Amino acid sequence: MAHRHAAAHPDPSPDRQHTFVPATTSTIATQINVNDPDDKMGGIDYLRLDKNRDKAYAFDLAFDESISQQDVYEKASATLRHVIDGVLRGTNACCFAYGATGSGKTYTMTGVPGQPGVIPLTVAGLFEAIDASKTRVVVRLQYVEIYNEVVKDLLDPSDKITLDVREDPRQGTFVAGAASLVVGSREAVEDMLARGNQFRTTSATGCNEVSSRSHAVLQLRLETEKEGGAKAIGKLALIDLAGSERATKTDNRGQRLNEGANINRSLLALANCINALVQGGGPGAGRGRGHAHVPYRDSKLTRLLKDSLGGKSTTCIITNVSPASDQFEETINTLKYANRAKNIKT
Ligand SMILES: Nc1ncnc2c1ncn2[C@@H]1O[C@H](COP(=O)(O)OP(=O)(O)OP(=O)(O)O)[C@@H](O)[C@H]1O
Repeated sequence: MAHRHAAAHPDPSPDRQHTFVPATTSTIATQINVNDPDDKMGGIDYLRLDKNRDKAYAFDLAFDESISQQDVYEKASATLRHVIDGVLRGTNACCFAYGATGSGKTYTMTGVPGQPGVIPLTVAGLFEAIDASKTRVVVRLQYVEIYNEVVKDLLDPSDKITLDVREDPRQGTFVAGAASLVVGSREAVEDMLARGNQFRTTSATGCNEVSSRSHAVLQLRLETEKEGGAKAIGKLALIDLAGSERATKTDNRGQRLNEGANINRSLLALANCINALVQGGGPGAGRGRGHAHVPYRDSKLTRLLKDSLGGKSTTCIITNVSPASDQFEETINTLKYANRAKNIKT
């Protein structure tokens, strides 16, 4: 499992202090130091028990905001290649970016024109691996968003249709009724993503002008032909999560507030699943001592990711944090979440 602090808040205003520094810059850093900014909360700090909250967090890799998209991908390519090879051999994998609203998740995962992010770069790596394998591999793609606990097909976004997450012993978890298209090249996947992204639910919030209000899930299902005609079926889920947020920070009202509640609900469900998996939850959960029940059913997101998070699967978590001092609480919460998640063993 890899955890990365990737792209951070792009342009902290000059009066904001940086709350963290990757511990080294010349080589690949693996540690993030977070310093409690001095006068945060106007000096009213009495609620805290631990007065000195300067902390260091260790991950597989840590980057600051000056890193290029290509370098993020290349430095993490050993992990992502492991993910790709596993999927070709028939295991499941997922990769998602987690972090506060405006911290750079969409930038890191999807990218911007001319600077593709982890999703298009991983898809390119996947098709290179397929070509190199000289085996027949059929790739099927689904691209959906989960908005306010409603699943919508981004490739056929009709408001009338509410889709459901189903589980099937052969297919694993999937969105019933969503288009499942065979794709033969990275370009075909990029076309589908560009088409789907036009329909993603975004809006302006106090923290981000173009805030993703939904979780976008790209699922690629690979059928790799093995010797003797058998097939290895692996699945790769690449996800751009909506931002975790606090209503007071984002100054959200009405619909935005309701969205925020639903976003936080599924992120909480994801966090609870991760906690349970850390405690040894899994297929045998509940049957013996020490096995925690994994509450996949608590949200659409975790239901869909059930077979990519637990069991025979690899999870790559990218954690985005902002260097701005007014995001200190979010930064600490995000890093704690990632720190816990790195202990999952499935
Ligand atoms: N490393 C970076 N370099 C340059 N610009 C960046 C970087 N990271 C983020 N940005 C820019 O910062 C803004 C906010 O980033 P982004 O939309 O990716 O945040 P987010 O975490 O996905 O937010 P939300 O959860 O609200 O959707 C965007 O305009 C994005 O292009």
